[in-house]
Amino acid sequence: MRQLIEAITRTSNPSVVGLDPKPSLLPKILLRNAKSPQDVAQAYFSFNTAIIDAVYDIVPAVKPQIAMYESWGEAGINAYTRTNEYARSRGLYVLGDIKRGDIGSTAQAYASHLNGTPKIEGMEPVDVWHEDAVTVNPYLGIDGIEPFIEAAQECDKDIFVLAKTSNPSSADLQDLTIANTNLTLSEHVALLLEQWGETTRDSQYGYSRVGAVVGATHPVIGAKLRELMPHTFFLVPGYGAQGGTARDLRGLFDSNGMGALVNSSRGIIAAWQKAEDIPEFSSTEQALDFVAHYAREAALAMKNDITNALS
Ligand SMILES: O=c1ccn([C@@H]2O[C@H](COP(=O)(O)O)[C@@H](O)[C@H]2O)c(=O)[nH]1
Repeated sequence: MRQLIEAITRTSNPSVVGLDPKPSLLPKILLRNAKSPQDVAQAYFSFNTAIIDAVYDIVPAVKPQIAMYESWGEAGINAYTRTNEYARSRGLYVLGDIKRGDIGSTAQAYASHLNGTPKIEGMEPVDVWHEDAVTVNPYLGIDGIEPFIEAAQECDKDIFVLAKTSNPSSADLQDLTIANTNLTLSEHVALLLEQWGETTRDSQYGYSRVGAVVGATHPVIGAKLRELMPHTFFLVPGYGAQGGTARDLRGLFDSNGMGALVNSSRGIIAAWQKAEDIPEFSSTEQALDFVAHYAREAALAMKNDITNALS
């Protein structure tokens, strides 16, 4: 997590902007002439680059949600990888929200998100995804995770494993108590994550390469998980649009105010829709400037909100 921790320290900001474009979040003018997935993908890319340009100096990271891009097939995936590449070129840590998980041999293929295209004779692996970290689903156990840990270790990258997700029905499975223990499933996952990450701990910061996804919407559970996972960095979705507040975040950070990265997607990229006066845009440039302005304002407000809650 060294790269991420240093980016957070540089910006004094433990928050990440989620790049989750959808047609309803874009100014209509950007999709006015869209007739194909390629047109939409190009609009997404323009939207994302405007947001990245507006926030790259005040946030450490972006988190593109691959589902939003996959909905548009090949063109959408292309917009995803171009977005990642562009964000990195602006110095941002790119956390790909891909939530993969499968049997070991397939997980190894998914791990190419981190360590590049599979090795074949005469060809060097190519980093086609441009991600510094990805999210992973632990449901299949360690053999579904190990390829990601190995790839992360090989390439100085990280993973974030789902522990307690932010959605209301996360309780259906994650809050169940495991027979003959007094642990819930998310607590059991927490202990596994500490164990799985142990050999990858950073000597300076103490955090491993195996992070946990812990929703801001469950502050009491989140604080318990923080205690169970002293060496595990948290990715915290659920702030803003899902109802999580800065006060809910306190127990998710460590005693130094580190250890967590708080995500907001709609709260930042769609902040423009909450403006008092939304003009009739006469050009895409004007619309993108408007989006960018409100995204920066929202990102700064989020930073202040979290900083105040932690101080
Ligand atoms: O538990 C989880 C895991 C992932 N997410 C993702 O984070 C963003 C949240 O978007 P908002 O607009 O800020 O609500 C989105 O990409 C989710 O897929 C999550 O919300 N909860």
